[in-house]
Amino acid sequence: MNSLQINKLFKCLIHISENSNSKKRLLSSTSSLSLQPNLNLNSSLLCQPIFKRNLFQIAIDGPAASGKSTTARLVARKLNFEYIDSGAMYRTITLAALRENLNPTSLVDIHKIINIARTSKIQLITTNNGTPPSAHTSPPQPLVPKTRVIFNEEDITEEIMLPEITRNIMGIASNPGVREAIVSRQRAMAECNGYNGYNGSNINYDKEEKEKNSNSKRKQGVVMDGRDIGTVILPNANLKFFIIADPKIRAERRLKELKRIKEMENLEMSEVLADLLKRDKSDIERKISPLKMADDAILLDTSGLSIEEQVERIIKLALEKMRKSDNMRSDNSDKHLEKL
Ligand SMILES: Nc1ncnc2c1ncn2[C@@H]1O[C@H](COP(=O)(O)OP(=O)(O)OP(=O)(O)O)[C@@H](O)[C@H]1O
Ligand SMILES: Nc1ccn([C@H]2C[C@H](O)[C@@H](COP(=O)(O)O)O2)c(=O)n1
Repeated sequence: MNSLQINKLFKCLIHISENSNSKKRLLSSTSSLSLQPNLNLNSSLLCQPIFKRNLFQIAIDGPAASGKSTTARLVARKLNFEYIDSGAMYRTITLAALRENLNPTSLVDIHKIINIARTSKIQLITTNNGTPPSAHTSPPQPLVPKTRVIFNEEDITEEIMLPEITRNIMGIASNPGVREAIVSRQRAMAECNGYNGYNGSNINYDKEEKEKNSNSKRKQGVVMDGRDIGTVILPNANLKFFIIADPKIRAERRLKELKRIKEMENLEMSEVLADLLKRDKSDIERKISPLKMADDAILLDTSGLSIEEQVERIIKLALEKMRKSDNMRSDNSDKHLEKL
């Protein structure tokens, strides 16, 4: 699929969305869940029932570099919600596989990779003190909260963003066994205040689970971004968004971001665009949990928006929905708004 075809696909998505009278916005009416017979949906095993509660869930999906994680982090900070970066988990498994020289196309190796996905300890820690976004526009953009990724006690935040990981992620993220393991963990996180301690026994992380769920740290909702959040991970999310942007604009934004890394100063726009299109194609065409807009998602094209504008649109809708929602009393929703 080339840039023009991808553009056409997104234009088609926008067209359908704009012409839809119902709140159900897009694409196939088949639930992705029914297409995933191998997925183990029993996440209740992973989150201890006493910690479970009805968090307000916001699902954000879309293609690479469309602005999902920037938006999700800022929305989560403003609403004082938990933020879960689902892509970071696939990146972590990819890094672990590369380090151990495991090849996802080998039957023996893929079992080892699935075992890593099931049993390793992955912690996503999002702090409010953020970094500036790549876009140096006027007026200045808000600082974006950063997520540190800890894999078996090692901080791998920077390493998982290297191009080598991005290049190798497709073979891992399209494997049904890996997805089954990650899907269960991500569902548990969304139900359990971001707690992600499952290592096959649930015993080792009790202390962290209790800590995360202590009254002072309780969050009332969760924002999760990825490719299959609205369709597979959180099919009943209170709000779903599908964020897109023109491929060339996405590539320009990503280029600015990558050029900040010393070794990538000479990176070319054409290289970044080609990489994005390749990833889009693989994410859209893979059989299991493909990138697809949920029927009840709201389409948001960020091509002409500032970061603040896209965040505000989501916050506005979230507050409206929260006011109506049984999950939360209306006076609570405003209380949790923090200054961007
Ligand atoms: N409205 C915007 N205007 C300018 N730059 C933006 C806008 N939204 C996001 N960006 C920038 O675009 C880049 C990509 O955004 P982000 O990382 O949020 O995308 P993403 O969809 O999460 O990507 P991926 O799926 O690859 O992780 C970042 O550098 C971000 O600062
Ligand atoms: N829910 C998800 C999230 C991510 N992936 C895969 C596909 C992406 O190309 C890759 C990296 O994600 P990013 O960090 O760029 O958001 O991980 C997925 O399959 N499902």
